[in-house]
Amino acid sequence: ASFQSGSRSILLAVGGENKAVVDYAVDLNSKNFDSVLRDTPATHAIVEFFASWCPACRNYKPHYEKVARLFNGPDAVHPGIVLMTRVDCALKINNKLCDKFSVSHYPMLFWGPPSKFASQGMEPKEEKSEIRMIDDGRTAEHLVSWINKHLGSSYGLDDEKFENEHLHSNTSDPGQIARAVYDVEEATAFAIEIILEHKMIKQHTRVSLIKFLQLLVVHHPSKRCRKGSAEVLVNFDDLCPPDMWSPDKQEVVSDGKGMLGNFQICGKEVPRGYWMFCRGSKNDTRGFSCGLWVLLHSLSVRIEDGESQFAFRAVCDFIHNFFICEDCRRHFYQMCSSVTVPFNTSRDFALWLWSTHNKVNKRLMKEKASLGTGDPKFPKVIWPPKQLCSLCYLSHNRRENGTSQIDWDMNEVYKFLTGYYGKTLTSLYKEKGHLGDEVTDGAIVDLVASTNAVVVPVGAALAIALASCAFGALACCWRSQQKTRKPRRSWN
Ligand SMILES: Cc1cc2nc3c(=O)[nH]c(=O)nc-3n(C[C@H](O)[C@H](O)[C@H](O)COP(=O)(O)OP(=O)(O)OC[C@H]3O[C@@H](n4cnc5c(N)ncnc54)[C@H](O)[C@@H]3O)c2cc1C
Repeated sequence: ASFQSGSRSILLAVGGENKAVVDYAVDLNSKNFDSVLRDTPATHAIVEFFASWCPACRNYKPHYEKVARLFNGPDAVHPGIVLMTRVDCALKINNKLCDKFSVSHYPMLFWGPPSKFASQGMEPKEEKSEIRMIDDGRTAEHLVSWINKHLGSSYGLDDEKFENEHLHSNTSDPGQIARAVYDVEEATAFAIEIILEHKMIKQHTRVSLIKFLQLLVVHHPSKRCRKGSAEVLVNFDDLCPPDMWSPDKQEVVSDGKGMLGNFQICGKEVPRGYWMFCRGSKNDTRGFSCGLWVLLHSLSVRIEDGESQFAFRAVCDFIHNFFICEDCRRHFYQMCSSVTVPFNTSRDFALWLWSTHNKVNKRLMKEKASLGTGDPKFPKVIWPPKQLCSLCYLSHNRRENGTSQIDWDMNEVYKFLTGYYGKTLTSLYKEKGHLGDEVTDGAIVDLVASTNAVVVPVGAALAIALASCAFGALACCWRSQQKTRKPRRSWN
């Protein structure tokens, strides 16, 4: 099979009806090699160079596939860790590629960070090269134990999906949040799917969606989601016409999801169908609700002071109108409604969201039966625990009745939140300058140029203006306007 770039196409190719006959390892060639390896969320890759005429390679294939089953495809037991691929050096198209990697025998396996494969190629003899040959992968058992040795893991060929023993609690390793940037993309795409599936865009909820999209356009940690959100916003009236759920429209658009259903807000590779940081030990735990929290926190540490009240309203209204869990949104909205003084600083909003999330955690710690979203392997804690941020704790007294009283150092908590959901969250992300305004604005300026700025539909423009009062017709210009504008109370 030949694959287009990116893991979405990989998932499609290995999933579906032909699963029994389709390979798990991804076929690469000189055309898709760089893009697949650059775009994968996996932290490691194996490339097998083989030749289709080579009998040893044919014998080796079932071994390689047995390992690939663990890591590749939508039913992977351990997704997002190792992308397993192969290149057929017997194909003329791959001659240069195989030469670049100095392939001296078949099959020959290399290991390394995917992006390093995708860059200039390797210098295998250089000691510092992060790409290395796998010297003992001659059977599935050997290959898995080679991987385990290098990752410090204990994967086994018999591992089954879910009831997953190998998950580490994310409270113990602060670096794990870096993987959450992919979950934030997943959650964004997933949220739109749910909204459409449940026909939640109504006359009275449109403005709320527009406001939330405005927030995403400027502050989503993923550049492609920022770009996609801007495209949705600019074309809002076409993608979500006020009568989008009327029976005549339903005939025109596919699967009842309207035009927006054909649009992938974070690009064609998302949703991928699996979670990384938010992966639960069971099929139906964590996932989306975890990804949504992470998205909200990562927005809260990116906004500017003048946007804090707007962001607060946008988040509260979004959850109220579009979060499918009835009890969750009701509780959350109660907490929103209890805020009486408008937020003036992004710090205040980020800390409010943090403490609100902790109130939910506290409630769920007590409630024996949560709404089924809880995961026994990820017990609720008051967050961040000391292992993640000891400086956040001024004092921590445990009472006799089992409860505890924590005195937080709010400055340290805020510092921690901005580091954790700001820089660390995007540290694996492969786009340069994703936190930098230049890139953000650059992408948006490109978009404005390509969509001819004045085309914002009247309805959407009106809604945007209504939603934010101070915004111009284009959310895309929002950021530059805000920089020269003092915080406005009219956003309340
Ligand atoms: C707005 C909202 C309201 C919800 N209300 C309910 C409800 O009423 N009842 C219910 O059963 N479920 C509710 N849920 C789901 C529930 O909160 C969890 O999302 C779900 O149980 C999965 O938990 P988790 O272990 O993945 O961690 P989550 O609580 O989803 O948190 C995700 C990650 O955020 C980090 N984190 C944890 N606490 C904080 C904090 N205070 N500040 C910053 N980061 C933190 C941790 O790394 C954690 O792994 C709600 C979800 C959302 C988004």
